[in-house]
Amino acid sequence: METIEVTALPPANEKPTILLIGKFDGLHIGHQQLLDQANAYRENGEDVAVFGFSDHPLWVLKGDPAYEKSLSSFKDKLQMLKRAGVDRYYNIYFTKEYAQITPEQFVNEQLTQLNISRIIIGEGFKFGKGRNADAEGLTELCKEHRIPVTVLPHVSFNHEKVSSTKVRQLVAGGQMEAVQALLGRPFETTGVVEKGEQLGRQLGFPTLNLGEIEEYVEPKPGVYLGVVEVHDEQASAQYYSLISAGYRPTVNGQTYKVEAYLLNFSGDLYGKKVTVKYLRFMRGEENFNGLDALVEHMQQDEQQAREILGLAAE
Ligand SMILES: Cc1cc2nc3c(=O)[nH]c(=O)nc-3n(C[C@H](O)[C@H](O)[C@H](O)COP(=O)(O)O)c2cc1C
Ligand SMILES: Nc1ncnc2c1ncn2[C@@H]1O[C@H](COP(=O)(O)OP(=O)(O)OP(=O)(O)O)[C@@H](O)[C@H]1O
Repeated sequence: METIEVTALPPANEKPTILLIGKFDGLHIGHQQLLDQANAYRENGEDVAVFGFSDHPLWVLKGDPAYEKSLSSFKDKLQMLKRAGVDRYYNIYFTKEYAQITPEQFVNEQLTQLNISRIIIGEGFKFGKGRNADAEGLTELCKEHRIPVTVLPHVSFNHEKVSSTKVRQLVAGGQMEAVQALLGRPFETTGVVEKGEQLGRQLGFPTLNLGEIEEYVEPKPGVYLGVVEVHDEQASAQYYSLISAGYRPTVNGQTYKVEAYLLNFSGDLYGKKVTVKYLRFMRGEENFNGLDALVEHMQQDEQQAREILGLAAE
């Protein structure tokens, strides 16, 4: 998949292209349906391309912190789009200036550069300065350029439109089963293992500390049942894990951290690339009175996890 950085106008393109437009954070089941449709429309070797925005428009324009963090890192998004068959990704630097583009300019100046054979959007799609134009407006403007626009009905779940905003709220609330239903896979964060305080080892619960995850939404502080995938050039391995996400009040932690205790594993993981996948919220973070109480509770967490997973007790 080719990635094209766009600050003003996208470069002219020759190959007939089926275009999708949006942020595509998390590539939820609604986005996946759109991508399936785009692939189904390929008849004469057209490319499928995504016109995507870098930072979330509502973070850039309104500074709304709910939109600062993402479900997927930029790298994750590119990897998922590539797997879904996308040929080209236009990375639009969404700035305050870009937001001033009118719907007419968006279609007549930006989109006409791309030799588009079809545009596919979800109903409720809004674009242009002030998000003033909708799917109907886009269809009208594209008519002049003989570009057909397919508007797909929302994919809904439990009578509600599936959206990245909804999934981000669920992650922040720790509702990981619901998140999994809407993403079609668990919520996951990929980072690099960093050195921690090394206290975990002394407590009998060595944990890996996950660094370089600043782009991601922070799950509700607490203990989760999950999976850690340790990446390796030859073969990746996955381990059931207990994930501790939060501020660690018992040891006077100051900042939000993600750590994971891998079940049935011992070894050194410093510097490795790992993916932490969240399956289920088990309990909130507690401020224990001393390390003995913390360790006792960690033992209970492990026992509970082993029972849920059908793993032999240690
Ligand atoms: C299963 C599990 C449960 C945990 N629960 C809590 C908790 O309730 N409260 C807390 O302050 N820290 C909790 N922690 C975090 C520990 O305080 C932390 O792992 C320990 O201080 C070691 O940190 P280090 O890896 O930086 O050395 C938990 C960690 C694990 C693995
Ligand atoms: N549930 C859905 N069903 C079908 N299409 C959808 C759905 N959600 C979004 N889309 C479409 O996917 C494209 C990209 O959407 P985008 O990621 O910008 O929206 P979103 O998922 O609603 O995110 P946000 O909640 O951040 O607004 C748009 O064409 C949009 O209409």
